[in-house]
Amino acid sequence: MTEHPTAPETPAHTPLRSVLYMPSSNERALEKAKSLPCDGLILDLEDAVAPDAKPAAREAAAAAVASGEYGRRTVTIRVNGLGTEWHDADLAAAAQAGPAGVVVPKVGSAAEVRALVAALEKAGAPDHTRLWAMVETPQAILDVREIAAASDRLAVLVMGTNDLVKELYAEHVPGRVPLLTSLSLSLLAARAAGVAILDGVYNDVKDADGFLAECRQGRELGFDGKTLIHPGQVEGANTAFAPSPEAVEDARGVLQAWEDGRGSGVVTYRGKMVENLHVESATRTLRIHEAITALQ
Ligand SMILES: CC(C)(COP(=O)(O)OP(=O)(O)OC[C@H]1O[C@@H](n2cnc3c(N)ncnc32)[C@H](O)[C@@H]1OP(=O)(O)O)[C@@H](O)C(=O)NCCC(=O)NCCSC(=O)C[C@H](O)C(=O)O
Ligand SMILES: [Mg+2]
Repeated sequence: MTEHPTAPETPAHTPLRSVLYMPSSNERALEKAKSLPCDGLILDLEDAVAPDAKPAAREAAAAAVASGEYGRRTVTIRVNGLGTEWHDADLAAAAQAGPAGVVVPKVGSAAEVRALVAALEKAGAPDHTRLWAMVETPQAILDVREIAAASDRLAVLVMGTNDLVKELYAEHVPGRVPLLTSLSLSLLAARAAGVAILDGVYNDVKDADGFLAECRQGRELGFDGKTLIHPGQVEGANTAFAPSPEAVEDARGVLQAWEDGRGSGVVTYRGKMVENLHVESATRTLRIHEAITALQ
């Protein structure tokens, strides 16, 4: 295969098209997840777990990570937020379990990111355990540029659209106009800092059409993938956040046209102008496609 010209690094080298939350207190869900074709899992200790169930859920999440039974899936643990009575014990247990990521809800500032990274390191988190910061408050949106760039250990921003809608006194509506400013600012911050970014969840697990429309919107905006709440959402997200067969064919065509016109600053492919920046985009598309193909 042709050596690809320089391309911007893909923030997430590992596909994160479909990242499924599950309550760590739900044994059936933890079991079921071993056979689901999702790219990632968030073993939740926060909103989906009742206060009484939190200590047992913490143990179950750590045991799930240690089991190594989730194959190629990127496994993370969502701890309770800073300032809650569960946070320190959750963070210590997660750091010791060593998942791919520790997801922290309601991160509010760059200083909090640095404190979380210091706490993970103090608790003995291995190098591969990265911080995933949830962006879900007005304060976080206003500071998202600094949050995204606060630490090399921060690998992913995760939109918390339920909390955002609540905090903004907004409403969940098709097209998500009330959230577009927050989504776009967070995307800008993620791309400027070179970290991955995941879209928020779609609450109506029975509304397949609405879910698919929101996946398409997330992809068009630039998100790397979507967080999910139900197994029935995995396939739609996998398709929406993967390059389509047409996009892969076009990317190959663009690279071929560029090679055929070697030395020209500009060529055309199927009647459209191709410059170096289009070659970089095509190269990125093929990298993502190859990474997804390698999962199968
Ligand atoms: C939404 C649900 C409560 C629905 O549950 P249920 O009615 O049990 O669904 P089904 O009967 O259709 O389930 C069929 C089988 O699939 C398994 N299942 C269900 N959900 C999951 C899951 N998330 N992961 C893995 N497996 C799952 C069931 O166990 C059934 O299995 P089986 O019987 O063996 O066939 C439920 O889907 C659910 O709890 N979802 C996750 C909720 C959650 O984690 N919420 C917190 C994260 S969302 C959030 O907080 C976002 C953010 O912070 C924000 O602010 O936006
Ligand atoms: Mg939330």
